[in-house]
Amino acid sequence: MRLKEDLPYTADEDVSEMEETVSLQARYSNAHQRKVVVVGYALTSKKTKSFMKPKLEGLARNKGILFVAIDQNRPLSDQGPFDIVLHKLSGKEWRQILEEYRQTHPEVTVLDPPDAIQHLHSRQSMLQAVADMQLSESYGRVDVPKQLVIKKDASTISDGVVKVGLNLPLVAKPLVADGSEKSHQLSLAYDKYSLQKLEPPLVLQEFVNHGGVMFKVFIVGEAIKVVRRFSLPNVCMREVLKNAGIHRFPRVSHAAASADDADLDPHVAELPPRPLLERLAKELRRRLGLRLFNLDIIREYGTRDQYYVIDINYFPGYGKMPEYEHIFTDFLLGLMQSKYKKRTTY
Ligand SMILES: Nc1ncnc2c1ncn2[C@@H]1O[C@H](COP(=O)(O)OP(=O)(O)OP(=O)(O)O)[C@@H](O)[C@H]1O
Ligand SMILES: O=P(O)(O)O[C@H]1[C@H](OP(=O)(O)O)[C@@H](OP(=O)(O)O)[C@@H](O)[C@@H](O)[C@@H]1OP(=O)(O)O
Ligand SMILES: [Mg+2]
Ligand SMILES: [Mg+2]
Repeated sequence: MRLKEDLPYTADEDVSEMEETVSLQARYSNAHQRKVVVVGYALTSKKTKSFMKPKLEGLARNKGILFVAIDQNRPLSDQGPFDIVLHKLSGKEWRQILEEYRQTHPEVTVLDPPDAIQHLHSRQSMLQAVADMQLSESYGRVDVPKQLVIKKDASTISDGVVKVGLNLPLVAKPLVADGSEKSHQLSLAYDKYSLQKLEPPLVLQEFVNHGGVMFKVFIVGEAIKVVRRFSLPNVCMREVLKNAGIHRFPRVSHAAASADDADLDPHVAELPPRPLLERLAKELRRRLGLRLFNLDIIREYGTRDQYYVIDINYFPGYGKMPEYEHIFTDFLLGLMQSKYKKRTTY
């Protein structure tokens, strides 16, 4: 497919960025006889709405990238040809289709491999990579909260909690984290007798006080963007003793809960050190085999450098990430460039 010159996108704010990328694109285009990068996407309608915004498509077009919706009712091989396939759909059938496509079309970059994504669909395996990691501690310690997985029998939960030595309160999270409404339904458990009311399969995680603010670290290939979001407030011992039962809580740290401009205690607001996030992101990219994800990280209240990763999401809400259009399009061009470089070095 050839680059169409007749589809200009003219937002003023993008002019300097465009100049910069034009040279990148010119080099790439010369090498490829001005070939357009065709990106097929298979996303849920919710994700398409939040991600495929006109500004993204317009900027992409000016950089020589064309987004094409994949028709799930037709064989993938009959569509395209694609240079890159972007996807976030669940289900075994879709995974199989993609796996087969990856094998028969090794020249296409599939973002990301279905097996690697599957790893994040269980809250049991999701944080394993962080737990296994031996990051140097020069910029802070990164751990995961102590947790217990309950697969079936709710009546055994309180014994399990005592045995493992989990401290109350506990955050109860559905084991499956597949992006469904249900997978985001969390609750706080204040006493061990009520734990039997929970519905397995689930993960029980120690609640870590963090001053009511968490950090969302968005990763797009090698690019990192971190934002502050409001989160659950600290829970003191007195409250634990005073409260009882299981309390469902709503989605506290969604995009509208931005704390970037809030007037906060500087000890709570301070972002995790950049070198720490860079090392963490690099190591997770390698261990998870993923390029598109975000992680939720909190700093234990009262400490300067004790961090906990509490959640990792595949293809998160990039549509609300500042400058995502630029970051994402540069990432896609970078992918094509490195692919081209690899081919020419043989
Ligand atoms: N171990 C913990 N200690 C303290 N607060 C926690 C803990 N785990 C979760 N939270 C709080 O609960 C919120 C939701 O938890 P989590 O991020 O695991 O859920 P999720 O549904 O997977 O979220 P997302 O929408 O990011 O996918 C967090 O943003 C944080 O405010
Ligand atoms: O709407 P938000 O900004 O909260 O984005 C959320 C995104 O919704 P979107 O699909 O509308 O983008 C969710 O997608 P599904 O898993 O439900 O498919 C999920 O990825 C959350 O982790 C995102 O929260 P984030 O971690 O990025 O803040
Ligand atoms: Mg989260
Ligand atoms: Mg999550």
